[in-house]
Parts: sequence; C-alpha cells; structure tokens
Amino acid sequence: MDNHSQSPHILMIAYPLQGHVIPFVHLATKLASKGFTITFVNTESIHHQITKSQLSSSSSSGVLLGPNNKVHDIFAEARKSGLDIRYATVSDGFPLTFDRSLHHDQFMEGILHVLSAHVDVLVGKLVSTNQPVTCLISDTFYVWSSMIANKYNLVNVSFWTEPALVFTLYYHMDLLRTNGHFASPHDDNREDAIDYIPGVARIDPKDMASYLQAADTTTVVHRIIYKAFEDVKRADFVICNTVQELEPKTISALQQKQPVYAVGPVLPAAGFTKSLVGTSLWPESDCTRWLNSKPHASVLYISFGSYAHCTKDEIVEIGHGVLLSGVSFIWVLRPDIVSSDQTDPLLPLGFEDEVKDRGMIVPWCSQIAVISHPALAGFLTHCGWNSILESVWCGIPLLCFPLLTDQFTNRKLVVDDWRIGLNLCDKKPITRHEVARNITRLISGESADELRKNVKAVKGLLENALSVAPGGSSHNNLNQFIDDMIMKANIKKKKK
Ligand SMILES: O=c1ccn([C@@H]2O[C@H](COP(=O)(O)OP(=O)(O)O[C@H]3O[C@H](CO)[C@@H](O)[C@H](O)[C@H]3O)[C@@H](O)[C@H]2O)c(=O)[nH]1
Repeated sequence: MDNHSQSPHILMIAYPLQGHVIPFVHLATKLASKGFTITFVNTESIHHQITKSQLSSSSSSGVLLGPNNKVHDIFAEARKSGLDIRYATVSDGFPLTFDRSLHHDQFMEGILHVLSAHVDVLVGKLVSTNQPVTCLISDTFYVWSSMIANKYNLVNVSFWTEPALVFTLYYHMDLLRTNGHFASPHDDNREDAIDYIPGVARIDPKDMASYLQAADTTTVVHRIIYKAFEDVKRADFVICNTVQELEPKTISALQQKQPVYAVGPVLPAAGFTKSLVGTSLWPESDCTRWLNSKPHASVLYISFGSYAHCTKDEIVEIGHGVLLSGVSFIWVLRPDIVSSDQTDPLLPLGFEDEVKDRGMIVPWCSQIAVISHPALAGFLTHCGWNSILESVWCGIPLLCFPLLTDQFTNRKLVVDDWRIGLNLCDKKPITRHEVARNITRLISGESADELRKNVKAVKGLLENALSVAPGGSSHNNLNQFIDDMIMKANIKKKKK
C-alpha cells in the first residue's frame, strides 16, 4: 500500500495473555511497515509486566525510559525506525497486584464483563481525533468486538492466533452439540470420530480443544467461547496466523462462510531473533553463552508456554526422563508452572547437582533466540501454536505434551498429519522411562532423521508462504486483506 492519505488508522487490541500479545505485536509492526498508522492497546497489567521484565532482562530492547526511569512505550524503537505505531493502555478492571494466574476464572470474568467498558471509553476518544481510528483488529476471543465496531462505525477484523482447524471446530459447536460430541445433555459425549464438520476430513474427539472435551461446559471460558464465536460471525474479516498450504481444506470451507485470510506465520519483522518491540512478560535469561559451548544439534529445549499449568509429579517425571536420556537441555520452568502459590522446590533434591553443566534451568528466556541456535536438536513443548510455528521456522522437530485448550488439536496436526513430532507419552500418567525413550527417538536414530526431513519440508512451506517474489500465499493474502479492508473502510466513511 503506498497511498497514505487513504490509509485507515487501525486500532489493535491484544488479548491479555502472552501467546496472544506476541503475534499481535508482530502483526502490528508488519501492518505499520506497509504504511498504516496503528494504535496498539495493551491492558495496564500486560504493559506493566512487559516493562518490568524489560528493565530486569539481561538483554533489553525497545525500551523508552520516561520520568522516574519508567518504561512508558514498548513501541519507541519501532517508531524510531519510522513506523507509525502509537500506544495506549486500558484497565482490565483489576489492580496491578492482582494475581491473574492464581485467580484465573475471576480474571476471565473481568475480561468477559468489564474490559469492554474501558475499551469503549478509549475508542470514543480515538475516533474524535484529527486522524480518527477507522478499523478495529481485535482478538477473536473478545466477545464485544462487533458492539464496539458498530458503535463507532469501524471495520471489524478478528485476529485468530491458533490454527484454522481449532477455529472451525469452535465455529461449528452447534453441529458438535446436535451430533452428541459436545455438551450432550443426557448421556456422555460420543467417542467416535467426527466427520461432519465442513473442511475437516475426520477428527477424534480426544483431538479437539480441551474445552470441547470438557464435562462442565458452563465455565467462564466456555461462556467466553460461546459469545466470541457468535460475535466473530459478525466480523467483516477474519485473519488467521496459519498458512493456507498447511490447512487448505479447512480454510476453503471457512471462506464459504465469511472472508478468512491465512497470513501466517506472523513472526518478528526485523530479523528473526530480535524484535524491535519487547513482548516478554517475564525477564529473559540469556542462554547464548551456554548454547555456544554445546555441539551442533545436541540440545533439547523444554517449555510449556505462558498459560497452562502441569502437576509437580509431571515435572518430576520429565526431570528424571531428561536425566535418563543423557541429552543436554534448556528447561524453562516459569514461576507459576504448577501454581503461583506453590513455593516448594519443584525438582527433587539434588537434581541440579546431578545435571551440572548438562542442563540449564531458567524461569523464562528469548525462545526464538534459543531455538534458532545451531546447538538445538529438539523441542519438548506443550504445543502452543506460536511455539509450533517458531519451531518449524527453525527446522526443529517437536516432542508433544499438550496440556490445555487448542494444544490437543495442535498436537494432532504436528504428530498425525505433518509427522514433524512425536508424542511425549501415549497415555497419562507420564513415566520417566517413556519420557527418556521418546527424547532419544526425537534426537537420534532413524525416527529423528525422518522427523528432521519432514520438518524441513514444512519449513519450506512456511518460507514460500511469506516470500515476496514470487508472492507466497500469506504474502498475497495479507495484501488482499489490506485492499479489502481499505475498500470497506472507504464504504463505511461514505455511509457515515
Ligand atoms: O521462555 C519462553 C517461553 C515462551 N516464549 C514465547 O512465548 C510464546 C508462547 O506462545 P505459545 O507457544 O503459543 O504458548 P502459550 O503462551 O501457552 O499460548 C497461548 O496462546 C496460544 C495462541 O493462541 C495457544 O496456542 C496456546 O495454547 C495458549 O496457551 C512464544 O512466542 C514463545 O516464543 C518466550 O519468549 N520465552
């Protein structure tokens, strides 16, 4: 896009969770680099966590210090590079000291019922400036996007940060319900394969998102999902952090319903290992020197993302499994991995002594910097969608340990469909011997060669999708989305 005078001013509102903020920030810089003015909104709590972590990280970038040495704008460096990204924060209704991880459901009730009032006030201000906002890009999980877009005559764009397969299963919850695979009122849910969702050949119920397998379907997260997937049907456009070639049938079927654009993988714009904008909610430990001391393709990286929890027993079994396997490893054990009120040590006494220099345990790191290091050999992951895309981008095979939400469906894509990963264990509870055996299969031997070959092929698809010349699918889809959005914004302006 080269005509700034026609360029809409886009308001982007990220969902206040790490795995959503990251792709939102990368999409914002991508759109700004195409000439758009962006106002990016974080909740005050997310803003506070990012800036606090930036100030104490060993490698801080994108930091603008304001009065009292406080960081007040995470986009300062991006703006210095010429991008027009402004920044605003809204309250999520809770004080900064409120432990959102520990009081998850209460936090989600706030997101469901309170956040929109604060967003409404902010948007009211932003539409009455001399460069008014004309377009809203908000997370698909927000239940109020159409309400805000209609009130302020904005183009309504929904950004989905998970695979299209997960989107379509939620989108067709009514079909799952009437067929008895979800929220069955009388009996248990059916356990046979699901073969009636448009664009989905066949999927086992165990591979659906955890919320679609749950016995209790009245939780706050369910109420969010029900409303959000009613609301997304009113969006003008849906953009999805996936790649058309990875999920062609699912995406085509969705496009019969409404305009859907696969624009992924949405990764940092300026080089891969360093973003211009700080996004981490926790301070990043620097693992580079340790990695530099390890042989090529020898290290296992272990991380379960930012949101899901696992049990202490699982941590212990994985710890022993890693020791038994004999591999070197970096393990991200974030402070609330079991629960933020769990204060006892997670790993058995003497574990770290036994590991010595063979392993590095950190609370958080720059994952992208770690997995793009030549010493990396494999990734033991909870199957968060960003982690999968990043790992494929770096050509790293996956060992899958899904814990919650879309991670079960993502595991199916990785292990069963694309064959770029293995299951950590076939059934729960996980055992140290199975963990050790599968780490070995991931990293050495015939199975490892096969996985590496397959991941290379999928990486090729991702690279092609983003290629500028000849235009790859995601490159073209993003441009098409931009054209369609501009046209829609102009129509709305005329109607006003
Ligand atoms: O030490 C770490 C660990 C993670 N990351 C980054 O944090 C993000 C984590 O995202 P993801 O792998 O998607 O996991 P979650 O944080 O758990 O993400 C939530 O959001 C995702 C996108 O909607 C979903 O797919 C997940 O299931 C959901 O838990 C990635 O970009 C990682 O690079 C770091 O930078 N450092």
